[in-house]
Amino acid sequence: MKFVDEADIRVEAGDGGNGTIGFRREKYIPKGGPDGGDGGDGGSVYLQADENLNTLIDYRFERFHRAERGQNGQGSNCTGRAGADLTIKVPVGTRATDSDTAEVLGDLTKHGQRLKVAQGGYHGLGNARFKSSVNRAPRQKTNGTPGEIRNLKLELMLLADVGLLGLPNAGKSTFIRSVSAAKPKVADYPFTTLVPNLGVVRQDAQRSFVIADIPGLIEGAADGAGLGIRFLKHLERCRVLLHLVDIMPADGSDPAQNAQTIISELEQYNPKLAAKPRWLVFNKIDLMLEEEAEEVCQRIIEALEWEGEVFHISAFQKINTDELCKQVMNYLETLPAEDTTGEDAKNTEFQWDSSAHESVDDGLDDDWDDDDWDDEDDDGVEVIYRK
Ligand SMILES: Nc1nc2c(ncn2[C@@H]2O[C@H](COP(=O)(O)OP(=O)(O)OP(=O)(O)O)[C@@H](O)[C@H]2O)c(=O)[nH]1
Ligand SMILES: [Mg+2]
Repeated sequence: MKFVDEADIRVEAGDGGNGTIGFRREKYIPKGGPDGGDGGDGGSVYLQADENLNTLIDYRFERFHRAERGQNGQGSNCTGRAGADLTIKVPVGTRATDSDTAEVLGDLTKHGQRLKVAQGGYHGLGNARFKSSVNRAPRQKTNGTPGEIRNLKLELMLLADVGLLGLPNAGKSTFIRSVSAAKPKVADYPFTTLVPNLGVVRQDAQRSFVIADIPGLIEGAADGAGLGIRFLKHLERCRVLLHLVDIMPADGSDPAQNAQTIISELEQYNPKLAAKPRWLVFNKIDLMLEEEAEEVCQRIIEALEWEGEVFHISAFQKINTDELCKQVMNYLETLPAEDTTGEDAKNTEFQWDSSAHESVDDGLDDDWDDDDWDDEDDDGVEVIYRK
């Protein structure tokens, strides 16, 4: 089974251009000084979130991405041109992980957000930099440092506000379909044939939220049973989870036990996910008399020692489904806006081998400005990647 929301790519930043050795040669100027220019910095590789994309499928076929190398320096103190950066566009919600170290480099959660994933190499120094009172004709130069190379795993997390959880047959798909056919308009959004569906529940012109319907979980899901954890990760960004419990399972199993199974799987998979706001939604209340249903639900609540929100619905007959959506909308509006300026939005820090530069620091002229090394101006970045 393939999922289009994962892709492995390799990114290669450009190497820094080498410094060069040169001497000024002009008529009437004998013994002109050293004038070998520095190389240019190599281009870096960036990921950039783009709301016009919604899958990573292109990157399954286009795996290698390389930024430009910095040009070598030239005589007459000419500095080599810096290599152009490479910007790779990915759908909003993509997470980038270094496949070799399993380090999460960052999440791209907002349109336009950029993340540096491979640092371009620094430029080498020309021989003009090595001029000193004791060595007026230096024959030293340094080469540019190599650009960083990384193997990346890109994963697309669905950005849904609400995630549906439950055993198979709990009625999750029925629920998302029912709220789509009901008054609050839902635009069905098939992610792919095999991965979860997203539905937009529209309360009115300005107010809507997105629900993710994922395949049911079964016991052992956290260890990979059934469709396993591949789908659970889609719930990581949800702001509230609706746990649907079938109060009258056709297989005669105990609904309280079933509900407990889901909660245990959630805790095993990721305690952070288990700690998310979660509402208990008893489904299929149409199958029982009201008092009977109330009794079953009460028993489940006690068995789980549940103290959170509780709803009774029939997804099939659309009983209380509108009310549930209304409550979800109200709840989401009480939550603070998502923080997109936090850690995630920043560039990743890189381990950088600067030994090549340190070794030449001593011989530098006074007018050499050390800060030039860190001069990273992202504003003028040239986008050379096209989808
Ligand atoms: N009577 C009744 N049947 C329901 C209700 N909700 C769902 N069902 C039935 O339960 C069965 C399973 O519903 P689905 O919506 O496919 O369940 P699901 O949770 O999406 O299941 P998976 O996708 O396998 O995880 C279907 O036969 C539905 O018709 C309900 O409120 N009342
Ligand atoms: Mg389903």
